[in-house]
Amino acid sequence: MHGGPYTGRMIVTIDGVAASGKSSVASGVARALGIPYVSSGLLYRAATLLGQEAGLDLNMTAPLLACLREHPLRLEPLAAGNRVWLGQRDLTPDLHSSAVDRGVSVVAAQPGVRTWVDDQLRALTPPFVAEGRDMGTNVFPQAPAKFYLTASPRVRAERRSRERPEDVAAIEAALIQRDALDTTQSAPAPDARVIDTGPLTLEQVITVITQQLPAP
Ligand SMILES: Nc1ncnc2c1ncn2[C@@H]1O[C@H](COP(=O)(O)OP(=O)(O)OP(=O)(O)O)[C@@H](O)[C@H]1O
Ligand SMILES: Nc1ccn([C@H]2C[C@H](O)[C@@H](COP(=O)(O)O)O2)c(=O)n1
Repeated sequence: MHGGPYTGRMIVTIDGVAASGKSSVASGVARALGIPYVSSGLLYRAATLLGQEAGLDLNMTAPLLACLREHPLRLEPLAAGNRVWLGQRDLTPDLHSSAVDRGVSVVAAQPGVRTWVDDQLRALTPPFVAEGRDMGTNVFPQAPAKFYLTASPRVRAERRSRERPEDVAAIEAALIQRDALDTTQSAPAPDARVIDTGPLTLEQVITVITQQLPAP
């Protein structure tokens, strides 16, 4: 098991379904290694928020990409938590609202938006832990360490209900709907280790992953 700081150029990918623990686990693994983590979902969420605030039809790629060119977003990949900036405005606190949750799958399904996100991620300098849906399959297929997190919709909804005002049943229904919308871009890479986080604590998941990492 590695205890940071990690000096290699390795990329660790952590993909998984919605609310499976990707960002919490990626942050924990990154801190254990002493490197940053990168949340790709936050870029999709920030694009969604920008489109919603501009009153755009989120199904239309061209106006959204024009808006993103006019208002460049910057992902700040810190180990303790990623932030997305629009100039001096920190968008991060607004990115996990139910309104963004409802719009983001439509935005993330558009190839033009995916290219916009992928280009930003590939421009980052390793080492880092990258989390999302297609980090191991599409963005960083060369990564030597890949993980895919799952948990039942009920378990994920119960965890989320501790952070949100909605009840468990409503959160579970929304998660099942989002899982269905995200299936195209959310599948484990053939060489990913799939981890059911349901019976594990956050710390246990982080330990399982750090114990399996190759030497720097
Ligand atoms: N193994 C675990 N045991 C208990 N709670 C967990 C575990 N993993 C994650 N959690 C909790 O579940 C919630 C969702 O985790 P997190 O936000 O990291 O998921 P995510 O996959 O990044 O979500 P999203 O897809 O919405 O971005 C958080 O409250 C987190 O603390
Ligand atoms: N690599 C990624 C990351 C995220 N998405 C989509 C899937 C979700 O609907 C949305 C938000 O992601 P989350 O914060 O829940 O991880 O963005 C994707 O398609 N590809």
